Amino acid sequence: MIRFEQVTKRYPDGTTAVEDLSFEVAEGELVTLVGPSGCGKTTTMKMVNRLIDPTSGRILLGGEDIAAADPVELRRRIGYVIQQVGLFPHKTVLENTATVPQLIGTPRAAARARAAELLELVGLDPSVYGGRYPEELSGGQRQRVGVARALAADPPVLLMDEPFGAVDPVVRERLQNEFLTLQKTVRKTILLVTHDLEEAIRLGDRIAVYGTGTIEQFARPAAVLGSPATPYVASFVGADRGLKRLAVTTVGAADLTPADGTAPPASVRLGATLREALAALLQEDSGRIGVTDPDTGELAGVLTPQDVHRALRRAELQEA
Ligand SMILES: Nc1ncnc2c1ncn2[C@@H]1O[C@H](COP(=O)(O)OP(=O)(O)OP(=O)(O)O)[C@@H](O)[C@H]1O
Repeated sequence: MIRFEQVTKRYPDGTTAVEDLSFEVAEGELVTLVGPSGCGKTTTMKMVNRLIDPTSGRILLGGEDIAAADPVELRRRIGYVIQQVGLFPHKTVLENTATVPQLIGTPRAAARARAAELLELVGLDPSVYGGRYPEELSGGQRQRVGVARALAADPPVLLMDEPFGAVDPVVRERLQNEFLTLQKTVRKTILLVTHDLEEAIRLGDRIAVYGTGTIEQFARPAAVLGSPATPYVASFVGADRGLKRLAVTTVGAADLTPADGTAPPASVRLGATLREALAALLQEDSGRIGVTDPDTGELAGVLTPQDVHRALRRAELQEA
């Protein structure tokens, strides 16, 4: 869906922001770009909606070279969410969300109805928040309006630059989870820039780990954590990468110990992450928790610390 072919960007002062970048984002995939400040993430993203043009190489969107596209028309197909959100201060939440549909000629009533639907979708009741102005919202609520507004024109592609950067860690994690649920419904093709590895791991179907101006590894989160491609990636993901793997490994039926009749009081569902399972286990004096099948609601088995250990090992072998 988005394809970079040997893209280099050199700024007029001679700074090479990215060099010989080639990668592809599949339709409906969420790729996170992660790396230290100044490594070229934002430059990469802004080349997709032509806020910046590459010095050489080309970028294809749905097979079409974007260099030949009209930038204004191109940006209609690409939603853009930035950290500062950039809501219009003198417009209400509903008006902010309806801006793009109205710009592209959707009749006012239909645009507002669509905006209300989207606010609902991002967890803001339009009857409560629709009439407010941005300054009357919390940071997290503003962030949600930014996401709703970017989705309003139903663009197939979303670019998100540190979209959850401006809120505290607790709100941030909640927004990330909500966003993942939302993405399951809307299935946009997304490039998301972050400097936060945890966020990249939690959100990305695949992660591009940036060195300086180049991608050092482009792979699924578990593979980046399990088999870092270079010493640089290994040091970037850190010595605690084993712990981080807990967040990307899920509890499968094969990991469980058969239940012996008595259901432990605490439980998680099949498909929960090992991190969630471990958190539940640590709360539980008996050293075991139940695991339920989310489809039937029935107990599928129990999980012990040994099972968690085995599940981690299994995941490691699968990635190797
Ligand atoms: N307009 C510009 N002119 C010259 N150099 C620039 C320009 N914009 C960015 N750069 C440089 O290009 C490099 C990449 O910048 P970019 O903004 O893409 O990095 P980033 O990874 O997004 O960083 P951050 O996480 O700090 O936003 C940096 O060295 C930056 O100083």
